[in-house]
Amino acid sequence: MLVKICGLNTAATLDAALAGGASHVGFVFFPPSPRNLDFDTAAQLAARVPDHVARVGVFVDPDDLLLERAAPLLDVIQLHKATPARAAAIRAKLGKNVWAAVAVKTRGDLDAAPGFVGAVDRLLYDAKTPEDAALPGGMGLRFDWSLLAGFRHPLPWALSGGLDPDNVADAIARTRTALVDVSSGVESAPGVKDMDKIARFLKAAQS
Ligand SMILES: O=C(O)c1ccccc1NCC(=O)[C@H](O)[C@H](O)COP(=O)(O)O
Repeated sequence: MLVKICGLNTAATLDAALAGGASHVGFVFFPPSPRNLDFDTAAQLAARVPDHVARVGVFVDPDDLLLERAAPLLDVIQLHKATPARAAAIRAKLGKNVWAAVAVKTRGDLDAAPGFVGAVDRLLYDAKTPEDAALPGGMGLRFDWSLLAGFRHPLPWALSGGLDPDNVADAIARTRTALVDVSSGVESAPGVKDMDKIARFLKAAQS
């Protein structure tokens, strides 16, 4: 089972994710987020990550300058609110693995998925946040997992949105996902990761 712990912003909580067996760790580059990292902190955290764990940078419609500064620290570029054309251009320019978030509330939202074929390496199905929400992700919102039933996934994919230590095993059993992603569900407050919850989440996902 692959598990991404997202929004890590301290060495202690990053180490908890690594110790628990996370396959991916997420670093947020989006100033409105309580999990946003400056480049110095991101570099310090990225240096702690062993080669077998993927460092995922989370971006919302990023400009080229931000991507160029952050990319050397990262293995994967995760894009929110990106068109397939922009995602493909970023992938071609940086030569990195690129993921696109697909915001899901209704079955119709999944229609966006095939458009990313040839543009990205993986889709991240995440809960759609309200139009006026401060963030397009990391809000602890969940979508109806049954929307994925029978869907022909055009690319490798991950499940995200509102997962926590108590529901992740059920989410995996119902969706048969190979990769789960969590942020709020392993926090004690927005932007404050909880080492015990990280450990519990990883254990539950791997069980
Ligand atoms: O986490 C953030 O602050 C964030 C900000 C802007 C865009 C995306 C963001 N997070 C993306 C993620 O990959 C989260 O892990 C994902 O949305 C799930 O979050 P949660 O529902 O809180 O577990």
